[in-house]
Amino acid sequence: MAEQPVGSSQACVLVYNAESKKWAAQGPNNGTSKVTLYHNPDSNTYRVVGRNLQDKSVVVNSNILRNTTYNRATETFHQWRDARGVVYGLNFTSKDGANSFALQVEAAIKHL
Ligand SMILES: CC(=O)N[C@@H](Cc1ccccc1Cl)C(=O)N1CC[C@@H]2C=C[C@H]3CC[C@@H](C(=O)N4CC[C@@H]5C=C[C@H]6CC[C@@H](C(=O)O)N6C(=O)[C@H]54)N3C(=O)[C@H]21
Repeated sequence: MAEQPVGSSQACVLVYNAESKKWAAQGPNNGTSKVTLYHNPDSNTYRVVGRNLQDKSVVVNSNILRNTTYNRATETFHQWRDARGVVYGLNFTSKDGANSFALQVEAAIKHL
C-alpha cells in the first residue's frame, strides 16, 4: 500500500542556519505551507512533507525516526533535528493545529 497521510496542519516552515544563527523561512509568502505527516505501512516509516501554499514547492521532506526528538518549544512552534543535523521549525498558524500535529508525530515515533 502506498504512503498514507496521517494528518496535516498549516505552518510556516523554517530551517535554522547555525552559521548566521538565524531561522530562514522556506519558500515564498513567509514560508506558509501545508505540512503533512505521511506513513508508509509497508516499511513502517514516517515523514513530514511541507508544500508551500503559494508555489506548491516542497519545503521540507524529513524522515521521522525512532530516535527523533520532536520538541514543542512553544504551543505553536515545534522543531526537530534530522539525521544530518538539519534543524526544522514549524511555526503553526493555530494552537489546535500545532497540538493535533504534534500528537500525531509523537504517536508515530512511539509506533516505530
Ligand atoms: C539541545 C537543542 O538542540 N535544542 C534545540 C531544540 C531541540 C530540542 C530537542 C530536540 C530537537 C531540538 Cl531542535 C534548540 O534549542 N534550538 C534549535 C535551533 C534553535 C535556534 C535558536 C534558539 C533561539 C531561541 C530558540 C528558538 O528558536 N525559539 C524559542 C521559541 C521561538 C519561537 C518561534 C520561532 C519563530 C522564528 C524565531 C523567532 O521567534 O524569530 N523562533 C524562535 O526563536 C523560537 N532556539 C532554539 O530552540 C534552538
